[in-house]
Amino acid sequence: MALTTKDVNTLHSPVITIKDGALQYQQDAQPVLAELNMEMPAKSWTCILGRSGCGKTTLLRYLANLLADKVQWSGKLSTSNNTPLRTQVAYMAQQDLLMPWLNVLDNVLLSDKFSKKTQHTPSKTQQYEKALTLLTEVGLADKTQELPQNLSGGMRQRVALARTLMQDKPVVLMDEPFSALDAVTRYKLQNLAHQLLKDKTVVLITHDPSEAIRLAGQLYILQGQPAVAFSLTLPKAQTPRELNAESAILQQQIIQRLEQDYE
Ligand SMILES: Nc1ncnc2c1ncn2[C@@H]1O[C@H](COP(=O)(O)OP(=O)(O)OP(=O)(O)O)[C@@H](O)[C@H]1O
Repeated sequence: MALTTKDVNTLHSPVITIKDGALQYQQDAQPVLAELNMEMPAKSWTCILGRSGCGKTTLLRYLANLLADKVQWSGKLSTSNNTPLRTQVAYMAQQDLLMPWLNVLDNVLLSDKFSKKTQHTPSKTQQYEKALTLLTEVGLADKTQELPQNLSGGMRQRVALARTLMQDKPVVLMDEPFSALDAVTRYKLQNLAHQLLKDKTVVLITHDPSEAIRLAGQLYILQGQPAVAFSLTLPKAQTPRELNAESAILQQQIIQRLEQDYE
């Protein structure tokens, strides 16, 4: 029997809290991030904006435990389910990072090949069915045997989304996953990701204020040097929000705040 989206999203997603966080690369004289106080709610998207080079990817990579020996961190990073964050994250990058020699289905199955096997690890047949279900959900049921080079950018990011969901982690960290797509493809993929990741704690880095306003349950701007996090108040409407007059005002506020970093 094929697994449903509900089956693959059963893990309990945590609230992630940072208190007085500061981060510095080992070889640098100055910290990149300082006095960080952030709350990333469960079952919601936290969107992070900020000028190029302010430390967004650094923060995301630190949360994904990809910087362990390269940086010094001080402050508190905690999860509401008291499980180390590093064991709970899936990471989705700007580039799809698909293996060019593997077809779409095998690319999605690849994420499970490297994960630690436990007594709860699904059988090969179950994993195969799950991958097919996810590819159907992202609208690629007829592309399972294609190589990535034969897909459009939007299709490749949908494969990357299916691969991220395959990992079945409660926290999904996304670094500008939609930025290279045309406006309509981006809009559709935002909606799809919003629907499929609705039970996760999602952290999204974006350069696009309107994307953040559409998707965010919590919105931060990283600003200054070292960067601190400013929280902005969002419209009450449910996500994904339609862009309207209220969001246009917020968009203007975001741009004004971002401009301060270029002065
Ligand atoms: N491995 C590294 N070692 C030392 N410094 C680094 C390293 N990676 C990034 N930096 C520095 O840390 C700062 C923040 O970089 P980061 O990539 O996090 O910025 P960003 O906000 O994600 O930028 P962009 O929006 O352009 O992707 C920059 O000054 C960068 O040069």
